[in-house]
Amino acid sequence: MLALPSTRLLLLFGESLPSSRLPNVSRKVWGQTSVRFVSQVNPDNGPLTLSSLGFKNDFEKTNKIKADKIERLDVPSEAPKSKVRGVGSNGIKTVKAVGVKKSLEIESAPFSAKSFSELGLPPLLLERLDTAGFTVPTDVQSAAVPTILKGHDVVIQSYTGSGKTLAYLLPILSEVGPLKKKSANGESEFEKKKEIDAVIVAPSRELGMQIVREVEKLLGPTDKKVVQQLVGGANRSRQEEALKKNKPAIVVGTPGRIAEISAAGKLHTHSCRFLVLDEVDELLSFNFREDMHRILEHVGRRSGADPHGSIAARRTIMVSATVPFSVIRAARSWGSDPLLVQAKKVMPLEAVSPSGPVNILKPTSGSDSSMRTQAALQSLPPALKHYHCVAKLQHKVDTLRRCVHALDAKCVIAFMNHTKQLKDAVFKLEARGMVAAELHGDLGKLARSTTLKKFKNGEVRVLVTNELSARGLDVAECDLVVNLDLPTDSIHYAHRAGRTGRLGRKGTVVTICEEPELFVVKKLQKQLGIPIPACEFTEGKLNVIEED
Ligand SMILES: Nc1ncnc2c1ncn2[C@@H]1O[C@H](COP(=O)(O)OP(=O)(O)OP(=O)(O)O)[C@@H](O)[C@H]1O
Repeated sequence: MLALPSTRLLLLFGESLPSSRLPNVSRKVWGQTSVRFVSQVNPDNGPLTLSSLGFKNDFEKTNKIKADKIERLDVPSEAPKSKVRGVGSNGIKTVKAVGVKKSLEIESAPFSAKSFSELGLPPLLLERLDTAGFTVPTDVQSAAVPTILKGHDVVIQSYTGSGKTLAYLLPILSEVGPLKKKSANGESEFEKKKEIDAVIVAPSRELGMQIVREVEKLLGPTDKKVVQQLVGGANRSRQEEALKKNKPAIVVGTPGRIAEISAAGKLHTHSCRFLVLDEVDELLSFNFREDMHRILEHVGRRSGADPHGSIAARRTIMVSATVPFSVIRAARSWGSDPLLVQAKKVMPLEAVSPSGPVNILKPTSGSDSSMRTQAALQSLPPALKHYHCVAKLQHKVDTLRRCVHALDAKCVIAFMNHTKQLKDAVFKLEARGMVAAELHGDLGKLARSTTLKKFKNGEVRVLVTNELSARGLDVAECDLVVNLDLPTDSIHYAHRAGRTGRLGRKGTVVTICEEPELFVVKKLQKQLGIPIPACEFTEGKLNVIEED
């Protein structure tokens, strides 16, 4: 039996911050602060160019990478060092790779590839990547694709919007479906069979459907049916009929629906070769426990490559921007000697100590909450700008409106903690002439997808939503994220913030809080290793406040 690790639903700050539990924060703090306007944020987001995406002009040579393979394991390449200093961090520590049990076959991983053709992908897939407009792999794709193609189980961790979806889809499509590598006799052997070859699990319908669209983009219109979505909220019998009729090689779905159809004997995944757990730390939560148990027990149980019928031949790929130690523990039991893949880094999971999966950590007591906190480091795109603004509860929505104007933001996601408040916020924004819409799990599937479509095509300027949209949602144009309520911890902050500034674009995150909540912002700064300076919106501009 596989043991699921304990849930990660512990709250760091408490959900509702009752006043009796708040520390004695002086009401005069604001008055005592000497306010000086030191800078104004330029709302110009600029064109999206390769260099703005962070792709270097000069790529390192692959043979050089061979030489410094192990040294790279402790290079905190993406840490925004100046920012860490800016908030008085205790400094950057490195954790050396230890206890490497087996030799790693990762010597040839091109960590900064110039093109997808360097990654060992089949010609047809390369053509489709080109047609879909993908020309240069991101760092995490350069590291993950060759590692998975070599047969390793992996945990992929890299900041939000860095292209983790393609990082696992490309190796799968190299071996599964119509774009896969030709066999030794030069023939492409793709033929429809009863069994599923790859199962991709995501915690929300929106994310599941987004992954399906990414696969379809590469498959092209004629082969679309090679992938099928099995998300909750949609008609189950129609999904079962489609499974029977289309015999897809890849299914993407939410845990509940996949487990349900599998339990009904209508999903044949015993010889499945890939199991992907996207947003794996979320999938570990208590809500998904039973469904995940079934999936892990059944998917890839009778893989053709393994005569003993064990799960060893199933490649397990676990993905998230935030990887707390609970995921490392789970990955060790779910996978077979998995590797941790980050942008420019591949290391054995054994090298990850309970003090955290990334190697820029401060030494800590090792408590569960501190491990979870550390998981949020390196989860944010370095180019994101973070601010906080103090406002009374009744003025928060108006502050949001002024913030949107000040930054001239075109595509805004505003997060609140309670579903019931969303409608009221939308009403207030619309009353002041700002087009807004609510998005939450209580809406039907159709309403959810219509709202998302309107937001993506610019008909809706402000999407007011809850935690449902915090993970995975990919709207390239989103230039501003606003926290109307504080997130429950730094991991939730990271995922919310990551909805903007995707793939190297500019993005701003503004947290609007009440004065007694300021200590939470301070904690977030410390835990995330980023400055979150105070700001005000006056005269139609964002003015940063420098505190003495
Ligand atoms: N090599 C590439 N070139 C251009 N665009 C890319 C490339 N790889 C991915 N993208 C695009 O970048 C966007 C972000 O990718 P993706 O959603 O996979 O990020 P992510 O790391 O999974 O983010 P999150 O952690 O928030 O889920 C997507 O729109 C995707 O199509």
